[in-house]
Amino acid sequence: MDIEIRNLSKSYNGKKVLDNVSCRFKEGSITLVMAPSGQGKTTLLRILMGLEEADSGEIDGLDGRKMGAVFQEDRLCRNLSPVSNIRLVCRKNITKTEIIEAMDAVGIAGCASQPVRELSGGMCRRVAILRALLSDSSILLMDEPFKGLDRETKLIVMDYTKSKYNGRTVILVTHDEAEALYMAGEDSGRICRI
Ligand SMILES: Nc1ncnc2c1ncn2[C@@H]1O[C@H](COP(=O)(O)OP(=O)(O)OP(=O)(O)O)[C@@H](O)[C@H]1O
Repeated sequence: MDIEIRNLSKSYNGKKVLDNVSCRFKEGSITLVMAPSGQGKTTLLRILMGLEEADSGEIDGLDGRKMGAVFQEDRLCRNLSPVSNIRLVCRKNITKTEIIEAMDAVGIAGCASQPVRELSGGMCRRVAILRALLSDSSILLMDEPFKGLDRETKLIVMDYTKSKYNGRTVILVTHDEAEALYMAGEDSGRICRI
């Protein structure tokens, strides 16, 4: 089922952050939500997650569905290893080998057992992304997920995300035009500008 938002508006302290935003997020596809910094992208995701309430408008297609998320902050348990962090939220039957393989694919297998507090920012980013991609959610909300990764790593992680979202409905927000075009591939119809 597609997710659809219609005429969504939200203000904070009288300032309009979302102004009549409408968009359809196609089932099983990645949709890129684009806007300049500070224009309400995170607010839109927070509304979709139920962490904020819109002032007006409608949302269809979310009922009873499990969501995974990559927030702008990593939100990892700093004293646990990447493997343990991923295990906390991902599907029950995942094996350690599968997790290590996924970590290897994005270049961080070497730190699988180290506590997260000892990892670099870019390593933590990749753990947070894997945690979402290995979850069994049918919807994935990603807030600037590739921010802070160097060019080469970003390409690897973007390719990995494209190959592993496995038909989930992905809503990925970014202000980076090049990133959005790369993730959308040929199908620029999947870019929603708010
Ligand atoms: N809880 C809040 N209370 C008051 N103002 C808020 C709140 N949350 C967000 N805002 C304001 O709403 C505007 C949009 O914020 P939001 O984080 O949604 O933008 P964004 O497009 O995701 O920005 P960025 O690309 O910089 O992450 C900003 O001006 C922000 O200060």
